[in-house]
Amino acid sequence: MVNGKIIKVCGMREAENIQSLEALGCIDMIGFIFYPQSPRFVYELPSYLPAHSQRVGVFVNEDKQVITTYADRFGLNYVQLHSNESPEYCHSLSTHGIKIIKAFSISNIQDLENVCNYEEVCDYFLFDTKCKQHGGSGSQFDWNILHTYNGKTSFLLSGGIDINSIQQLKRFKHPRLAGYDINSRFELEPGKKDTKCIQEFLHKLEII
Ligand SMILES: O=C(O)c1ccccc1NCC(=O)[C@H](O)[C@H](O)COP(=O)(O)O
Repeated sequence: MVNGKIIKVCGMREAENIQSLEALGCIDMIGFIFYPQSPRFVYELPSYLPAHSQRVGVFVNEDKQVITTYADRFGLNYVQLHSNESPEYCHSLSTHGIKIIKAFSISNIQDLENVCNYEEVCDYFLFDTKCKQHGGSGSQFDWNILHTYNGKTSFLLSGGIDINSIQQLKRFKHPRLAGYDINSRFELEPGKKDTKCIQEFLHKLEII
């Protein structure tokens, strides 16, 4: 972690791309999408997996057995859950020794109402833009909504963050803000990230 904020890059699947991103030396988490409907779906095990960055597997209402199989195969440190997975479901996965990031889709204040039920069973929350494809929309939600969140669990800010978000990110303060999640706005094509653009973003954000 550099400058006290977690940087997560989500939606990768190519060995060389993963290697060059990790070589920046400041990417805390790299996300792999295991949701077959996503254009970033990981259909085969990359020949290189992150050795320093934490490995995060992203799932949408997936069967627990499937998740634990992926967790073993990819050596996942975290699973990120993107639909209406219950607190009990999160808890049962955490008993398998997997850390949990619960994603919440946000479009208004009401979307934060049941977040408190997940406090004891998740390591992080991820607040993302509500969209029909469950994630990777490239659109921002109104971050002011998060000022009504006063829970204990730290969160990653997500949804449509791009190179033009720098000033807005610097202005956005919250006692539970743990870091930033970036994805489709830094892509050359679905599942392939523009490392140079990410480097420029992190430089402007004064992370590197
Ligand atoms: O990226 C996807 O295709 C995706 C599909 C289904 C569930 C989650 C997905 N992505 C998870 C993420 O953590 C993304 O980084 C997050 O949704 C923000 O994406 P973006 O708005 O493109 O920055």
